[in-house]
Amino acid sequence: MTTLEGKKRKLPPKVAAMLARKRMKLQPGSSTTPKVTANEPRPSSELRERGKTVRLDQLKWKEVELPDRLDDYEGFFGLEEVDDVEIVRDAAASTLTYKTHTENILSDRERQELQKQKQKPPHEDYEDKDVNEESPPPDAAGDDEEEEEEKAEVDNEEEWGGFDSDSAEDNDMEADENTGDFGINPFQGLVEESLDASNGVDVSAWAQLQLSQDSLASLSRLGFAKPTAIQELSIPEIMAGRDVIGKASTGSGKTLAFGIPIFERILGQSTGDEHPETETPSEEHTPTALVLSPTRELAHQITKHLQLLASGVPNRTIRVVPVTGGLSIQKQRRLLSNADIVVGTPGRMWEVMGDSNGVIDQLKRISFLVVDEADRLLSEGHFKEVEDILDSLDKSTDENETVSQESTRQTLVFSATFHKGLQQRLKGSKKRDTRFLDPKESMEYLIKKLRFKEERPKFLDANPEEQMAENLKEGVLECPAMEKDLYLYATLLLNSSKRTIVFSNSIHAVRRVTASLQALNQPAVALHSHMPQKARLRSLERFAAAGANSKSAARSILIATDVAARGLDIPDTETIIHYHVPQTADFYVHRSGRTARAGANGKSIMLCSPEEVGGVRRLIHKVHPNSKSAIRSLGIDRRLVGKLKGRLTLAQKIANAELSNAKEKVNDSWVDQAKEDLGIDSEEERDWAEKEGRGRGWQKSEKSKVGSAELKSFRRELKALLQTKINTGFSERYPTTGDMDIEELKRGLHGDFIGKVPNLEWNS
Ligand SMILES: Nc1ncnc2c1ncn2[C@@H]1O[C@H](COP(=O)(O)OP(=O)(O)OP(=O)(O)O)[C@@H](O)[C@H]1O
Repeated sequence: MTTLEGKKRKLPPKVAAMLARKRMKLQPGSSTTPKVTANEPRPSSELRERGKTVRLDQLKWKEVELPDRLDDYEGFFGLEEVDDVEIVRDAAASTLTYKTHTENILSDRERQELQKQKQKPPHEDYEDKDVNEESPPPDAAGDDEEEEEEKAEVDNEEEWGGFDSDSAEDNDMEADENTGDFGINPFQGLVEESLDASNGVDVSAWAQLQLSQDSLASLSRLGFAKPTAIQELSIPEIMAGRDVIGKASTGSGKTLAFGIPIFERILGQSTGDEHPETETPSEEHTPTALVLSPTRELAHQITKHLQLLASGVPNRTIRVVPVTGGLSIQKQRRLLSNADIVVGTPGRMWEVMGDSNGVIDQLKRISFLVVDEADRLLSEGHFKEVEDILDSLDKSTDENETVSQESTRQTLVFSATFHKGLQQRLKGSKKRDTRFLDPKESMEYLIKKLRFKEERPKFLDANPEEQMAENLKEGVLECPAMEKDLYLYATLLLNSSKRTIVFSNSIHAVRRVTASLQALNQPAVALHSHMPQKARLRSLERFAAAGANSKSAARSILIATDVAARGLDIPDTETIIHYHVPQTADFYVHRSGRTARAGANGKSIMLCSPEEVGGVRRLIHKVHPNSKSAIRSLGIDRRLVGKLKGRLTLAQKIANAELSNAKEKVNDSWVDQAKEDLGIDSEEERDWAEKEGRGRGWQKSEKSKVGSAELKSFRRELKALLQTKINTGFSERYPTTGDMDIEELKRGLHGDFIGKVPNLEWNS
């Protein structure tokens, strides 16, 4: 247990009891029975003599019961326990065996049920309540690079645990617990829409790729009539055994570009008569592929996508297993034992690999290593973990060598964006550079570390000219810096999109904007890395559920940091709004790529204050170096915007009050916790505990506290305003003159924008 100021930290009684119980169980070499239940005492000698020898996966594991709120004890989520097991260590053979009584052993039928459970998509885990309810364990930090960045950018004020999770989300969760409904599946839309269209489309256009009947049957069921450009380019190369680096615009089907050849390999190796019910995990089993993904959401989405393809294969069960933070590590370890494809985030993968050599040995034999969203994954945030993973995969079994002689696996690297210099080098148009350690070149360093089989992997670029999706419309909406919220609200009202994602550069803004929009009755949900994993998935699920049934809102809005910028594929996401101008051109590409996917239409709108013009200018330079009219200036009826001001001001007051009151609540609970931890209970010592708390980043802000009477009156006032129709009168467009001159903007002749497009509906 950690200590604070030399004093032992006191755990809440429920957690302490749990730990005490846990310590008593499964103590290797212990001479006593690990735990003896009260009603059925079994001395260890009895177990030793009469108990049956079992494997760990034959035991009836039970989930450890946890307190309702765990604060910073999240690492215990997802623990499983088993009673009455004797662990016998054979020191000579360095082995452990487990003995237990028959009631503790799974019957064949129960094992089959469990096997079936293992086949379930990852989000169904939540129905079993086997879920990390709160934050990811501290040692899983770094799991998402975005999280690291965001953590750095969050000031102390923000470290109060999150409005989403501490109030609204938790209440909801409780309600769900009562009804027993824990199902979370943000990618359900992907499944249903794909399968709906799937009474079998003609897949003759895939013929040239010479896929197996099983793969074709599955593609037909999914309704994918023909391969996308990147699939057409990369599938034959990968099937021919080549290492591939693939670049293609967002939403162009890169997942199946590597997924289909992996399936082909698995199907080729399979005898065709495997049945999951009778298969037992084997230490000899080797996954065919390891896919590394930069974010948890993306890892789950890739898993879902591949599971969907697998579900259409008639004769073979292909197991796709996610290994990410925020979910039970024990469960993931068990699922790994018979996985065909492992999809993991680097942090959790390394954790799982680090504590068991068996996993490393299994993964050393993989046929494919896939690095998805490679530029992100291989940049600083994940650098160390990815490097460690690669080093372990390549470590020689011969003690005299540090690295095994040659790599037999194929390495597949995909992204929509790659650093330009690297692209040139990959294409062979520039001489290879050996000066690797410039940060911008870290990708190249790791590309080298990837140990491709070939000297020069095949570089395939499906969109050499244009990196934005084909049917994406892009615009800029100028607004004063202090009125971004107002212009965002107006844009949302004027824009009839079913699903809109609003991207912000800071977690604080995500919280604030979400709370304001919710006060304005907008169907807004938040997503950022300081939310517990379950709340993150729930937000995505709510966002994706819009219009799905009569109960869900017809439209939905996700307010997110860049943790949602990569890879997410939510159908009917029609508009992206950049509340803050993205920090890099690549972020702009990936954020905007959440719409206009798989040939659909979409819009990307940047809210731009005068201070941000320089950034927008640089961004346009990079993203559209050759196009004069790729980004248009948007006009908006400013009188109408002005009429929304009263509503917005009240909504902001409500949001600020809610946020600061929630923070206050957390502060108080922190002080209580600190007092308990430090073993103090007098009021005089409260100040000291508070100071300790501050040292850990907690801030108390008395001045922003708003009384409940005042809050109620704000709410009443806003309700009345929202019921009053706004008289739009005649339309007065943003007073600008002529189309925005992108060339002029790029040359920087003017400090601000000039131009117009009459309205937000892009119909001019
Ligand atoms: N051949 C196909 N025909 C039609 N739709 C397809 C095809 N292949 C994939 N899709 C669909 O296209 C969408 C985007 O695919 P995917 O998520 O793999 O894109 P991506 O290129 O990885 O995007 P990003 O760069 O944003 O991660 C998915 O909904 C997927 O189901």
